[in-house]
Amino acid sequence: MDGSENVNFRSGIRPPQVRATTTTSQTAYLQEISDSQHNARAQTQTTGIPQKRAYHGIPQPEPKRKTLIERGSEPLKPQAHSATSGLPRTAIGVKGTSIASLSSNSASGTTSRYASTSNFAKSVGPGARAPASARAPTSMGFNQSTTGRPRAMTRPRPATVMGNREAEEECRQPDQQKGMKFLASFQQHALRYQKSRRTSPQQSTVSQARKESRGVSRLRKQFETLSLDEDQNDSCNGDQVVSKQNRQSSPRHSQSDVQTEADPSKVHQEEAAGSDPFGPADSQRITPLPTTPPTISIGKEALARLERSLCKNPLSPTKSCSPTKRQFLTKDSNLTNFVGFDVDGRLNDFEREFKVMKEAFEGTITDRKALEEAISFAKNRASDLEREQQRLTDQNTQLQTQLEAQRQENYSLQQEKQSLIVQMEAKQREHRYELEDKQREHKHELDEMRQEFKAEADQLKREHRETLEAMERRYKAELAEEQAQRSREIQELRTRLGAEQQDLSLELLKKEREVQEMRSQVEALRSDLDREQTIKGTLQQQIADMATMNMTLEDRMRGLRAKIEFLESDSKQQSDSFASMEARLQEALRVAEEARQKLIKEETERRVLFNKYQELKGNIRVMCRVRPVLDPSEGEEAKISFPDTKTSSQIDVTGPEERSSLGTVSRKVIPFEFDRVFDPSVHNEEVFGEISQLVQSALDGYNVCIFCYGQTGSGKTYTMSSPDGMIPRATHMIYDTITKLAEKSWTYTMEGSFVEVYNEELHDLLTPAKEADGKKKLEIRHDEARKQTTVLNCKTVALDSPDKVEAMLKQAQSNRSVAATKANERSSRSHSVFILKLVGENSATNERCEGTLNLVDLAGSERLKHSQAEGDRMKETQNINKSLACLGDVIEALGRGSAHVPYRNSKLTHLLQYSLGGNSKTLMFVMVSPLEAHLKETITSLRFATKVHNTHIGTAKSTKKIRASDP
Ligand SMILES: Nc1ncnc2c1ncn2[C@@H]1O[C@H](COP(=O)(O)OP(=O)(O)OP(=O)(O)O)[C@@H](O)[C@H]1O
Repeated sequence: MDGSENVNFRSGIRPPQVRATTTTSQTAYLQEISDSQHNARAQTQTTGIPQKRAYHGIPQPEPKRKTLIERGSEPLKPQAHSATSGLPRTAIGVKGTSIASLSSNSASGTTSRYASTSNFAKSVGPGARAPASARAPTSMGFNQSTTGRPRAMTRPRPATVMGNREAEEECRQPDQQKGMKFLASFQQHALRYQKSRRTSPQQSTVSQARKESRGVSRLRKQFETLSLDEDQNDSCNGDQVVSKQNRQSSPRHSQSDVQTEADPSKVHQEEAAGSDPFGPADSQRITPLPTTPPTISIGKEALARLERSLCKNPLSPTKSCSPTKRQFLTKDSNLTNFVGFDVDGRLNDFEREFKVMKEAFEGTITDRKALEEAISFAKNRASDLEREQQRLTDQNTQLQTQLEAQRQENYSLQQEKQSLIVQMEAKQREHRYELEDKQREHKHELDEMRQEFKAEADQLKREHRETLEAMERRYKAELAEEQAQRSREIQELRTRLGAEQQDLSLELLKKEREVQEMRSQVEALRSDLDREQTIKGTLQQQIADMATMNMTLEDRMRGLRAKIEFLESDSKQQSDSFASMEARLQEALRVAEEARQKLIKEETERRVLFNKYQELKGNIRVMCRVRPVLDPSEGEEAKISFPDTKTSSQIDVTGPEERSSLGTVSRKVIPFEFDRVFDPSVHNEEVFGEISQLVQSALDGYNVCIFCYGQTGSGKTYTMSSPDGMIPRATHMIYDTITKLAEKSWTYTMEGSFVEVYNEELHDLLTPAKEADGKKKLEIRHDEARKQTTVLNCKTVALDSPDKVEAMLKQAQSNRSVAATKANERSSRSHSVFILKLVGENSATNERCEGTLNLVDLAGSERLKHSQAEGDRMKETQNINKSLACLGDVIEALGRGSAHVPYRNSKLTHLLQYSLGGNSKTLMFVMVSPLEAHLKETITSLRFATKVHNTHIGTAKSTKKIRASDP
């Protein structure tokens, strides 16, 4: 807005004023009005600066106080408070006021909420009201007065949408107020609707409102001008009537205004009366306005509302209407300085603006229609929602009913459950009580029974104890008596024993004497026997003679007997029987003699036949024995089979793996055949059964050699020297045979010796090492004639009982050199030879036989590299190997029938010279280990044995000779 316009319009706009001034007294109020007017006028006259600048509280020079006349001639000034605040609705009734003046007043009132009413309205206008600052800050301002508080005492009210301006309008123009209120309400809705539709920020709204405010201010000025014109031109205008009425009632109103200002209670009454703009009070007090063109009326109202809304907007600049810019014309107005308006121009402007406003209103109406449609739609929607709500309410009611029924049912079930629980608890209680009663009873009974049992037990214990004590006393007495009796008996026995011992010793002496006597008697009897035998021969001769004579006599006797029989029949019969008995006796003697002769002859023939049978079987025989696996920890078992189950003479050994030239690995099965093969299940008894014939040969006067060959641990010692080995069995058999042969007039003497070949030296195993050291060395002597070997300086034991054989074996075993090696810590590192000489004589036939049984336990045949021997052990092994090799050489030479047999190459073969080959019978046991680890040694041993087996030694000859033919 330019400065000229500002000057023109300042007359209708009240300057802003501090609301506190409105609470002063009447005098102060008037003083303040005067100051305001004076200040406003002074500003207008001096500077012409817009009122906005004077509003900022800058100290102003004290204005010159004017008289009422001067003031009346001055243009109107803005009041310190809104004119509408204390004015009745007819307060607008300024003399000569038309719609334009009303608009002007209203416009001046809307410029600023803090602006005072015009000087005119305050001093002249009827129905002065309480200051606006005392009114309630509502949009309509109707019911704020009901608070009863003096408006002057209230603090400044914040800006509202409607502000005091509307109240002013209500006071001044009731009819317009109605329309304005309606339009204001409508505009509010429209603005809200537009706001809701707008998406621009509030800042843009504020700026728009400012623009509109400026445009409205301009319109308002033009409208004032138009109102003035209408007031002047149209005498039929309702405004004019109002003006007249206002003019008529102005004194009263003025007075009332003053009173109202002085008495706030009146203000309340008036506000109460004016709270209903359409009420009868209004219609009584205010004459209805003549009908104005609706467009103009609406435009005015809209203009006023827009102006109010814009002025009330705190963000818009303050519309400080200068009091000097616009003045109402009264009869007292000083028109000296009054400047006329360009009515036509302003009218044109107004029409132009009016058209704009009209268009705005039309748009608003369109919006209103849309809003109405939206409202109707919303109503329909609301009705639908209400129906839905009703339906839901009904459903809810049904559900509530069902819920209630369920609750009832639940409640009844709860009740039932409660009653059941109570019953159950009662039952449980009863049961518990019963149980407790029972338990008490049982406990009571149990206690009673316990006491009874305890009493019984005590009673029994007492009785038992008494019984025990009685028995103990009795037994003690009996025992003492028994002990006394026993001691007496022992004493008697001792006495008797002593006597008996004396008797026995005496009797022993006596027996010894008797033995002596018997021996002498035996000697005598022997001589007597010889003599008797001689006599017997003589007697036999005499018997024979007597027999002849007897026969003669018998013939005689027969003759005589016949006579006697004839005479005496009984004596004849006795004589016959005696004769027959005598004859039978003689016949028996003869047969017995013939049988004895035949038996001796047959025994001789048996021996001959038996030895012939032995010779046919071969003088060197080889048997193989495989020992069992003693423990699985020994290692894997070699694959050894015994295919010939009938003759038991074959053994198949699966050899080690061999790689051919083509690289294929294979294992050969090597078959061996001997005179007999014993599998691991065979015991020593069965083995001895095979060699017992050789023992018999020794008894018959042959040299027999049985030796065991094999690697260490293969079972040589077990076979030969174990408690049921060949040596004990052979001796037992010999004893049995000797006993039997005694019936055949054979008497045998047995001598045994036990030697060891160790490191090619002979050791006497029957002589302890300590004793042997001092003795001479053993030497081998051969009797070529008797084919017997004798070991000089060797102890020989007469074996006349089996016990002596066992004692000899034990002693030999303990003296035998046993050296530990890595292969077998009990390995025998020497050859042991048990030599049993048997000499038999037949007293009947005068035969004599002398045989030797050699039972040899060879040392281990394993090779040196396997024994891992060192030092002395190496020497032992070498000697062992040497002697074994010599044994093989001897056998081979015998087999070849060589003229020279290398017996002397080793002590062993030298010792066994007459037991190997020639006049001898030889049996070799090759002992085999069943372990895979010993497989190579097993095969080596079996090959050696095969070589021996294939050897044919010459026919054995017995050393039996007729004693008579001996030299
Ligand atoms: N037929 C068998 N039945 C049961 N056990 C056997 C048999 N043969 C040998 N043994 C056992 O095998 C072990 C070794 O046997 P033995 O000592 O007789 O072997 P060896 O050949 O005499 O050894 P060395 O050469 O060291 O004297 C012994 O414990 C023995 O009891």
